[in-house]
Amino acid sequence: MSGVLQSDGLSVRYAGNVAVSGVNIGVPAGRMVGLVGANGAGKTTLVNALAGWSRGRAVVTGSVQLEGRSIEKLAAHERVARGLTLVPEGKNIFAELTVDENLALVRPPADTTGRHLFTIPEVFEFFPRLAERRSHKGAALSGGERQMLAVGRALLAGPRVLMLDEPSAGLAPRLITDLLSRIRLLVDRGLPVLLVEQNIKAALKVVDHLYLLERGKIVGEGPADVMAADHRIIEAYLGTIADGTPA
Ligand SMILES: Nc1ncnc2c1ncn2[C@@H]1O[C@H](COP(=O)(O)OP(=O)(O)OP(=O)(O)O)[C@@H](O)[C@H]1O
Repeated sequence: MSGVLQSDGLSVRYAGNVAVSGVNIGVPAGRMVGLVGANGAGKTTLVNALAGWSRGRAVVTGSVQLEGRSIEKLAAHERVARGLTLVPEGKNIFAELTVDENLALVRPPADTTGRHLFTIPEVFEFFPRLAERRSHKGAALSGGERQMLAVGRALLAGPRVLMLDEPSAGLAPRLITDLLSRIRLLVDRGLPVLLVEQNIKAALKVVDHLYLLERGKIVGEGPADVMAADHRIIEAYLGTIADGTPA
């Protein structure tokens, strides 16, 4: 599958251990793509490699293309400037600053050609809850509100592709559905999204296409409805879902 964001043979090694191996994934224009897998499968390592980040001494090989241009040699901040934005697991907000201040600190990109620059009122339109909390400090926000703020900050950077690493982590099931459906609205407005999720049931409700990662390798992929019927997904993940209730 080719796309706005594309990896080819992407591998990541830590001191000889292969965490991600020969991964080819694509995020097409206007689509939401899910990347799912068990704990330790390599999901975070993979999106970090796409974003140009690494934890520890990672050796990254393979190619990454954004809108047809190779970006694998670019530093993380240069990839952000090109429009590849990652909201990492554990969020990316300033705890001591208010919602307004967190949003005001984001600098718009220098190169704005062909990209939609979200405004702060638009962020509040997508996440009305944030508007109600605009004078609250990051530290005083709930997990879901912090996640919305992290996504809001990412939107202000004018992403061409948005990557989200487990945005539902720590959220109650109702909040997960709410957050993911709001992110789906962004996709429907034209922003391609790569969503990393452990909660496969929630991911399947919003994504168009799903990749299954096991031990660093893509072992299955397909349209969401096809993958929902895949025996590996059903047996490993949908028998009981992440919130502990039967599927
Ligand atoms: N800095 C590091 N040094 C060495 N090994 C690492 C490092 N970071 C991750 N790994 C290893 O790489 C593998 C993939 O880890 P990763 O965090 O990418 O998995 P994940 O699918 O995101 O897991 P989770 O869902 O638990 O966050 C694991 O075996 C992990 O122990």
